[in-house]
Amino acid sequence: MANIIANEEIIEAEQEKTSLLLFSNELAAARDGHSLQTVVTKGLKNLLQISEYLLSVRTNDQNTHTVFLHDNDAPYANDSRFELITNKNIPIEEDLLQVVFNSEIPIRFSVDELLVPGKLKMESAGFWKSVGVKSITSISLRVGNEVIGALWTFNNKDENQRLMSGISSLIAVALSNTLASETIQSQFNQISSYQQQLEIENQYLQEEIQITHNYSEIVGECTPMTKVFEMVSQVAATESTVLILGETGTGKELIARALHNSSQRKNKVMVKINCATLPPNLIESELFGHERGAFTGAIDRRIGKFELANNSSLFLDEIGELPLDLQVKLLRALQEREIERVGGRTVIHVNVRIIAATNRDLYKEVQAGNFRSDLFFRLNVFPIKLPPLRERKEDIASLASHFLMKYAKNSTRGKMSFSNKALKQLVTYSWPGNVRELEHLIERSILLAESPIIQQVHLPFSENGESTHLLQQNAIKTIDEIEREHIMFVLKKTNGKVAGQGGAASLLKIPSTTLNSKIKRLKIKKGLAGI
Ligand SMILES: Nc1ncnc2c1ncn2[C@@H]1O[C@H](COP(=O)(O)OP(=O)(O)OP(=O)(O)O)[C@@H](O)[C@H]1O
Repeated sequence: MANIIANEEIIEAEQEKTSLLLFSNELAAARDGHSLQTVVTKGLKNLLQISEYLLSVRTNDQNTHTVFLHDNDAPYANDSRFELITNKNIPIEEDLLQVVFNSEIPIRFSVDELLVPGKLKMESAGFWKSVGVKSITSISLRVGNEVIGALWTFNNKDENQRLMSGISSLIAVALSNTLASETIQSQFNQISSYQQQLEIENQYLQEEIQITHNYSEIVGECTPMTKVFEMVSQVAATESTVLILGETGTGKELIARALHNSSQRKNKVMVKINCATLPPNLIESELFGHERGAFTGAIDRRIGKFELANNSSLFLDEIGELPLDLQVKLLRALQEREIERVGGRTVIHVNVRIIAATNRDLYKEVQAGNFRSDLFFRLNVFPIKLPPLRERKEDIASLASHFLMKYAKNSTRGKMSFSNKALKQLVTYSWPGNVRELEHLIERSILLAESPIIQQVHLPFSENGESTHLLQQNAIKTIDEIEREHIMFVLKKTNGKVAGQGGAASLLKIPSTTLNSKIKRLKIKKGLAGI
């Protein structure tokens, strides 16, 4: 009889060894929390016939421990109270944990006893009792001398301490490897996200260098502009949000750049977003970025302008065009200084200085219900209003000379100047497109000038004398397009007459043969010129 029992024990020990070996092989292959969970769940079922367990780990601060994984099929897995337990960081000083961590063998607790006042206490004991757990058997998970966590099994009837110790040693090594590999993975992700941010920043910087001219020279000596410069220097060094107001082409972006360049953030590039040029469905991702798969077409994770502008300034141009639903999100970002990428769950802290600009009357937009009042008050901390050019006529001559120098530099004409007549024309015009319109007109006049002195400028008057091309100011035209338009404009004035006195050639001060060949080359037809 004794022989039979001994024999059975040998067979059982052999089977145990084989199962442990298999378990150990499977554990060795687990690289992340998910695969570890699958292997542990299966292993505990096979080896201990238990289906409910928890694995807890010490957190990085070493003072608390938290649930790392559990059996997803447990009947209470979706219970909100259980969720609370799994999300909690429990202080290591808790008596019960000390008992588990200080022991190398499994310890069994009766849930009823854990509920008796004055005895060993476990905060979640009430929950375990309510879901039918009568006993909890726990063993510390050790790698060398270090306790890295604990294995908690429920209603475990197995008395085989040796087997449970063996299992816990195997799980401890696998858990430690998984934690290390997850840390490496998260550091790797962090590095690649920094790398991606750097690449985007670099690309942005290069684009900005191409579009940013020398903005150190802002022309303006009139009283309203002097006031603007004073305000810029008052506010630049602070962290205040600035709202720049003014009609189109008055220099709002120029002032925004000057402000950024005089601030403490000047060593980082100012990031710009134009709320009017982006389709509404793209603005959110442009502002806040998106996670991979957040929406159709989001094939990669992308950081938004807010993140790009971290520790720098974000210039929100045409803020009045921002759709209402995004105004809410922007307000939250400004208030909390935190953003979430589209489709993302983590909150990202950002340190961004906001400079906004608009050519709309935002107060009126608020009254019309197109702009949120709370966002308006948030932005309107320090408004700077730029005067329209018609209200700073004293600056027109110096602005015109400034642009003449800028554009004549690239032409072969050498030093150029304006005739008194041309200057008078510039000063009396109403400039609905403001400085931008003046700049374009000077550029065009240089191209069309026949001598170093610009005798007259061709202002865009329609039949009734009003400006006609305000809306076209933003379009970049080729020289041929400008030349074609201008020739058509002059032909219209001369009723199609090209040569002779009062003809287009003499107005344009070019030989009629030259004009005719231009008309042919630029495919100007009589009908097209409106003649
Ligand atoms: N005071 C100035 N001195 C020199 N150049 C100026 C001045 N103001 C504006 N400009 C030039 O006029 C053009 C238009 O300026 P900017 O883009 O800053 O205007 P804006 O008010 O932002 O226009 P929009 O409302 O259409 O965006 C730019 O090329 C800018 O360099």
